[in-house]
Amino acid sequence: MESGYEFRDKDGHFQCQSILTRCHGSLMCGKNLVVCPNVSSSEQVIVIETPGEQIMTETSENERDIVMRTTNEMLHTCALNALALKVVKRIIDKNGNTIDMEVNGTLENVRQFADMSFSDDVYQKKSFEIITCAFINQLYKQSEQCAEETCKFHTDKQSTSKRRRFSNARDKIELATGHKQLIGFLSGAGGTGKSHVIRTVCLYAQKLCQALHVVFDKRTIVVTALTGAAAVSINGETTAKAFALKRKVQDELDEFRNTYLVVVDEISFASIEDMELLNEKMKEILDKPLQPFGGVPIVFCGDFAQHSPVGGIPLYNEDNGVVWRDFVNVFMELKNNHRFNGDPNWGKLLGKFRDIGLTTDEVALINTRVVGTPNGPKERSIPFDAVYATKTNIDRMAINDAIFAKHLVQTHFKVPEIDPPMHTLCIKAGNLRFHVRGTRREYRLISTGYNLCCCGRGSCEGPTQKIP
Ligand SMILES: Nc1ncnc2c1ncn2[C@@H]1O[C@H](COP(=O)(O)OP(=O)(O)OP(=O)(O)O)[C@@H](O)[C@H]1O
Repeated sequence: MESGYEFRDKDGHFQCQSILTRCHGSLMCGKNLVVCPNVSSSEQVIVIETPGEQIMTETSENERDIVMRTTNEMLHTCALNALALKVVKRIIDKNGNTIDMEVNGTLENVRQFADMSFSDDVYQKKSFEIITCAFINQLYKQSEQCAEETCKFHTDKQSTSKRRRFSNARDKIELATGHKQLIGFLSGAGGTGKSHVIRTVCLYAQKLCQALHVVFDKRTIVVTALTGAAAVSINGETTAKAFALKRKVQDELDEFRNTYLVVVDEISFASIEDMELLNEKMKEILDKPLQPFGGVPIVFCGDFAQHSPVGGIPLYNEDNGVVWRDFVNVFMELKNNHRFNGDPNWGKLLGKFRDIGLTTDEVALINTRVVGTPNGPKERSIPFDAVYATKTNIDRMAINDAIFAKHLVQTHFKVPEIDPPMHTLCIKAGNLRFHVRGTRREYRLISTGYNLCCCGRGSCEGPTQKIP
């Protein structure tokens, strides 16, 4: 069974199948459930009483939602007790070796995980510890709330000692957060490993949720960035999209019920107005109007020596930036640059460029590395996955065109008898018809009815929906 739990009634009759498989319309919860993990440990058996009005037998959207909420709350409750369970997870360390690592949500365990993931970078380790503890603390806090609201625990000796053990572990985690909502700023020059810390936090959190049989999805830790490009690079979404910064809050009200951490990357792009808006929207979405950012731990990542907001006042402007100045309560700075491990001198030079500027000799040294100059690197030595920075979109498009032309030469034959490779999308110009609909301009493929290109106000999103 997928979830690792079975739901049985008091007499041991099977009640509920595959809790985590949300689509099952026949999800049913009985009263006085006995929740038995699939592991062979009788210690893990607990009794939960569910409020009668939440028991559903069939499947309207609304009802299913209530059932899912109930089961989620139970899962949280299970999580409290599952702490005693030693869960060993396989992870890959920095040298690529596979090792077994127990993930159990205690402070000692978080530190052990940090030691293994960041070797000798103390700044990364400490930042990881602070952020991860904030996540765990929020998870436990919400679990306990759910447990108090919906469930009653056995008060026998064994259960009591288990709860005491959990309380001790939980207290240590809370102490590590300083008993407050984390509103942190993770700073450091480009390459010091900010994204790496966030990725490792997500990895730990995901493994912990798996171990505790708590759902981990894209709303458990909401990873966002101020710009689209940065959002893609951290596998997240834009802050504006996640928190409805440019529209009215709608579906979001339900989505963030089980959010335990929010990350906002490239914070140097945010203006004071952006930050105020984010604060207000998060309060609204999380339904906590009196708590900053809706009461959820939040970490802003970035480097104020990088880009500043377009047309707005930067956050570090102390006279106006009340939300930033007054709310941020933990400052974490990473100081070791890992991006230039293979060329430390180059890294040192760029570090100096960021902090104090360069001498003319240093500028001359950089100029010796300009591609295409007589003594500089040759064009053929540019790696195929190099990232280009250009000043204008025209330059960007010229580079993309050239890369595409090179790709065609390498992968396509000029002879029409030889088919192009499988990944090729063939568009015959004669089959396209150009349409203008309002502000949208698009090409429609006559034979299939597919839109090939939807262009509006300068943006082009490529193939989109089928025209009926
Ligand atoms: N402790 C570490 N050990 C080895 N490599 C690391 C470590 N931390 C980070 N790295 C590597 O260093 C590179 C830069 O890290 P990362 O992208 O996280 O930096 P960043 O601070 O987020 O940079 P930017 O501000 O440019 O986004 C990555 O290739 C990452 O895998």
